[in-house]
Amino acid sequence: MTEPIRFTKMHGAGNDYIYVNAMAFPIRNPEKLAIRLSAPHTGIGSDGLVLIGSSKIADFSMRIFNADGSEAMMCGNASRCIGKYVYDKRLTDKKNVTLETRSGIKELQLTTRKLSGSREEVTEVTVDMGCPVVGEAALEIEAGGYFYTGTVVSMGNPHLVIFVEDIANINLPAIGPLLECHPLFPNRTNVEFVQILNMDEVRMKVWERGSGITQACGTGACATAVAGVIRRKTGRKTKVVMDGGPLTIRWDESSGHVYMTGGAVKVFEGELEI
Ligand SMILES: N[C@H](CCC[C@H](N)C(=O)O)C(=O)O
Repeated sequence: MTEPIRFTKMHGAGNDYIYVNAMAFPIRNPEKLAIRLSAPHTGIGSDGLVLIGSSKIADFSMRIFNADGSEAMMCGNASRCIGKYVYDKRLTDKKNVTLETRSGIKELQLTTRKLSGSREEVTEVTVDMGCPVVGEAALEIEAGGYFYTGTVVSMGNPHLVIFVEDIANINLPAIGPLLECHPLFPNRTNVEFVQILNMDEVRMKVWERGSGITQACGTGACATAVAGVIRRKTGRKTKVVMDGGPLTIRWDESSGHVYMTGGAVKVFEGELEI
């Protein structure tokens, strides 16, 4: 017997996931389903699968699975999309929503616009991403015959941020997997290449652990902004421009928290049998 489940395809800055309300449609084997649905030709096509659940300690919970089925600790773009999902679908009427993740509770601040009648929809979300954990500021690393200097930052999940003179010279499909699986990172890592445009704006391309090249990465944008401050290349507020669009990241000096602001978009909904 197959059981139909409803799904929503959403993206944040082009980082696209399939969202399922696991409170209504419990998913038994999310790892396997993430691989199947993420496949571009034989599935729906996405960077992974996100389950929205209930929580004992927050308003909702999130589980995020990469396209290879591995589970991530945190996802910035998905946390904004969940803010839009739960508000637009009237699962909450709060504009301050707490979200339990595998790396702690995140606070979402929703910005809405009026639709017809009394209805509203979320256009933008700011997420309190908490405090980054900074590892080595200038790690020398060799991959594919090239030497890089990377900054190691955890935003709940691991990132290696590499500043380069010209991002157009980076062969990401070739170097991305080598750095993701480098022996220095036994748990693998997400990788960001970053070109400084000015003190407030950078261009970034990402190779995500478990999903490969994506249009954007929220935690990666936060890690980039933090690395920029540590390496004295950018200020406390940075516009991080990725292939799928920009995110605004602010690393608050007094609290040490990182705030990420950006859009969240619903693409389409559907039903599938699993
Ligand atoms: N795209 C996500 C991060 C997914 C991270 C995942 N690739 C991992 O850590 O394994 C974001 O917007 O933050």
